[in-house]
Amino acid sequence: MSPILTARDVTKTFGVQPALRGVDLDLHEGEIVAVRGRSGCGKSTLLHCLSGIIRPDGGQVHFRGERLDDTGEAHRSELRRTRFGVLLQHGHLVAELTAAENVALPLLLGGGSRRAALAAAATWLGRLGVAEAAEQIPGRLSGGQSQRVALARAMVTQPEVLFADEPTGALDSLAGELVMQLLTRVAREQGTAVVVVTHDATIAAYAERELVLRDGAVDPTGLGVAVGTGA
Ligand SMILES: Nc1ncnc2c1ncn2[C@@H]1O[C@H](COP(=O)(O)OP(=O)(O)OP(=O)(O)O)[C@@H](O)[C@H]1O
Repeated sequence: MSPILTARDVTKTFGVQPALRGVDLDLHEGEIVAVRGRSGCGKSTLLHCLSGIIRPDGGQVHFRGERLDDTGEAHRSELRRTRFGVLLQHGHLVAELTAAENVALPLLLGGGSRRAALAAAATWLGRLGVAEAAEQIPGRLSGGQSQRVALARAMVTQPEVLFADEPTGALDSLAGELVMQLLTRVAREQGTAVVVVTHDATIAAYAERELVLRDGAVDPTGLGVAVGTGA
């Protein structure tokens, strides 16, 4: 089976600082891949290049055979709205909207009716165990509830790929594991492929495969640290 998303020799430099140095990745349908490594090794930059948030300086990114890295921002943002889901560390819910309205938002932006969008939002909030939060504004939710609402919003369009950047980074370990269990369960149920950035090995263990970065390159040892000779 051919991969749905590929990165080939992707490079990105900010100023004089190389953030990515020739990264390759194949993501297959329904596969969950963790991108791990120390702070500053390029994990978020890779996620941004894969999801089309930024364009790499070199190399290529393809989604279902279509080249992403040289297409314009309008098309890339359309892809993110319709075929990708994005989940960030703090969820970034809209403070003035209820949880249900937050989850309905991607469907409303896509031209769906308010009634259908809110019905889908209620279904997703139920699936993620936060039905009771539907009418609350984000300020009234716990960190774990907020991330589950944000996950519902990322999944409501039934994306083909979910990009998650430190989705449990702001949570204590118990709440973080619950979010990760739910994320992997719904992704598998929907057949959604996932790229999850984390520095936490416990969270990475939920993935089927790990890509470890070190100084912007894939670390073939998978350790993410310089291995001395001991000499
Ligand atoms: N917009 C930017 N402008 C300048 N430098 C940047 C920018 N984004 C990232 N960098 C730099 O690129 C390198 C990789 O950053 P990146 O955020 O991808 O690492 P990371 O592994 O996700 O780190 P963390 O785990 O701390 O989030 C770092 O040196 C960072 O300072």
